[in-house]
Amino acid sequence: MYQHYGQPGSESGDGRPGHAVAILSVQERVPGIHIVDVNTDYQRLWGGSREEWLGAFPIVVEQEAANQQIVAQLGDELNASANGDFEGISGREVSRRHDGSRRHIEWRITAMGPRKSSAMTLVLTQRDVTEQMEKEAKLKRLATTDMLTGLVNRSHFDAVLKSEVNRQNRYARSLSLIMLDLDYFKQINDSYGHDVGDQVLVALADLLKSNLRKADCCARWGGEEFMLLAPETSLEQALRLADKIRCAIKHTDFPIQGSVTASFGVVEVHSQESVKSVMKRVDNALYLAKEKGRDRVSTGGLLEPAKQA
Ligand SMILES: Nc1nc2c(ncn2[C@@H]2O[C@H](COP(=O)(O)OP(=O)(O)OP(=O)(O)O)[C@@H](O)[C@H]2O)c(=O)[nH]1
Repeated sequence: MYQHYGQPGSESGDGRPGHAVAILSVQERVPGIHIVDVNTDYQRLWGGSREEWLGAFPIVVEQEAANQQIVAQLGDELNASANGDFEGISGREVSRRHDGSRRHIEWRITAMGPRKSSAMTLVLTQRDVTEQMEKEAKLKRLATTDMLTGLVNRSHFDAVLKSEVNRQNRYARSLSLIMLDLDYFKQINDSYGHDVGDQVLVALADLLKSNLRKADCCARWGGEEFMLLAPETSLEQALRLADKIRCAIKHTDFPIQGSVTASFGVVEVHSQESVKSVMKRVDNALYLAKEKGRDRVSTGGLLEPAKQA
């Protein structure tokens, strides 16, 4: 059992994220591995004093089973490199702090000097990379999100669509695509100003989010155009979803007088169909909905939905 006295994520004296370091000794066999020295960051990370750690089994990661696995992996690597060409092992693990928060710890075990007969000295270094990972995740979020609405942006949607169409082609699952465009949005901008137009787009995005399943992907395609990609959804189900959203838009109080309406194109991806073809069909379907008078759902084909309220 490991005890947690301290907190991972400590900092060295100069304020930089600290490197926890433990010097390990291996005699004959890896299960007998033990600590011969630790720095203060190791003590801060895992608790306990230097004296308590001397001679103890090292902690590489918090989970005891995972720790044992790493030690077993270390044994295998050392056996495989008996001629002294051990290059080290490394990994990144999530550890839970005693306050419940999770930290990402990057660790590495390398050799310190050559192997002397069967004895060997190793260096274990550990670094808290949580902030770095959070920054990376934030940058990724920024790169894939539409700033105004918080929905997925066009370039990310392209990637999702491509991967879902490939999946559909491989596994022949239902996959439907809905494209919607606000009607006469230019008039809203012209009558109430661009800021109010923006507020309408934000409110619409919230409405879309609240009408979708977790697996669905909703994107702002550009301007006042939006895309919904619905996996495991047939054409019939997608038509029902589109009409539900159409009605919800019509009956929502946007920050303008009178109601806002939208037109919808809906298609189900055909077996072995290309992304280009799907996009063309959904665009045509939306065009048809506009042509037929707006505030309606169209499949772009002969099988148009029944009367829309
Ligand atoms: N407020 C705001 N307006 C935008 C944004 N992006 C595009 N627009 C405006 O959306 C309007 C789209 O106008 P049109 O393409 O003529 O379409 P529409 O007026 O909605 O007419 P139909 O689509 O034919 O029903 C233009 O006035 C654009 O300036 C945005 O981010 N914010």
